[in-house]
Amino acid sequence: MLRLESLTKRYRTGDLALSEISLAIPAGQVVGLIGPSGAGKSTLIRCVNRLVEPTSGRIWLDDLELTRLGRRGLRHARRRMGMIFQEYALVERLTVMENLLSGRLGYVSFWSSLIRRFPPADIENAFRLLDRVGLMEHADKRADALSGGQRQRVGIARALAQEPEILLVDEPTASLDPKTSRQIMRLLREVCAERGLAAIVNIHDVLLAREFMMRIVGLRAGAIVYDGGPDGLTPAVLTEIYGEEDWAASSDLSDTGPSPRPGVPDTDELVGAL
Ligand SMILES: Nc1ncnc2c1ncn2[C@@H]1O[C@H](COP(=O)(O)OP(=O)(O)OP(=O)(O)O)[C@@H](O)[C@H]1O
Repeated sequence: MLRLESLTKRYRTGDLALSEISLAIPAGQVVGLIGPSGAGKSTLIRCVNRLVEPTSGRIWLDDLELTRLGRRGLRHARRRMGMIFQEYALVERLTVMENLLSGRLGYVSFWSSLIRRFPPADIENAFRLLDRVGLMEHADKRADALSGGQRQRVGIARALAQEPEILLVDEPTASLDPKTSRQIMRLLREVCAERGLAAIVNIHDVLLAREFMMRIVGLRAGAIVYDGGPDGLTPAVLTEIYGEEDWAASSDLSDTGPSPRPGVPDTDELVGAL
């Protein structure tokens, strides 16, 4: 269980990015974080693993208070939180396998990491993960030879190699085409279900959020203005989150429930294409 209590972040510039956010995310729950640009989504995700230092408030991962940890404690705690970024954050000149194993760096000794010597169990597990994300035949390819979708799969596998309890996912599909975006969202949801992992996913695309997330948290100007199921994202709620817009013009969002979209390949077709 991840718990935020009155989390507030004011940057040195004076911007109030988050204001008194309280939120509890139980194990296994995949939460989509939506909201307009500047609403505080990235800041919230980065406060959880303290890439951004909160100004006030408390964050708990089970019974560990993350906001009280010193450097060493934080380093240990970060193993429990897998981070997946929009820009993949891969090391370009390293292979897929090497990038994936870098997810284990928090576990091996400094000297082992320097010479990149990993225990056989880590390597076995890395191959299993590569297989799971559909990249087995790309293990020895350099990261810079991969497509955007493949790079994001490496990002996901690397986060999983950490054996985290929660995934912090920042705009995972921002640089991907619609079909690849759906494949990545589906993969994320599936791996979370398989491992009982919770996730917070910062996502711009409301249709993707509605289709693949279990719960939606809508942020506006650093405050939560919606917290509920994806089916509750009515035009009125979207207006509350994003401001006035002709939501009815987007037929999918004018419905109150999810509906299959014409022209979008079905699950089997997409899985077959992986
Ligand atoms: N490093 C920073 N220094 C100062 N202000 C910042 C910093 N990062 C973010 N902000 C400000 O904090 C607010 C929230 O930004 P944040 O990036 O968290 O929003 P977001 O919802 O993720 O936006 P986007 O969807 O555009 O990425 C904005 O007003 C932004 O200008």
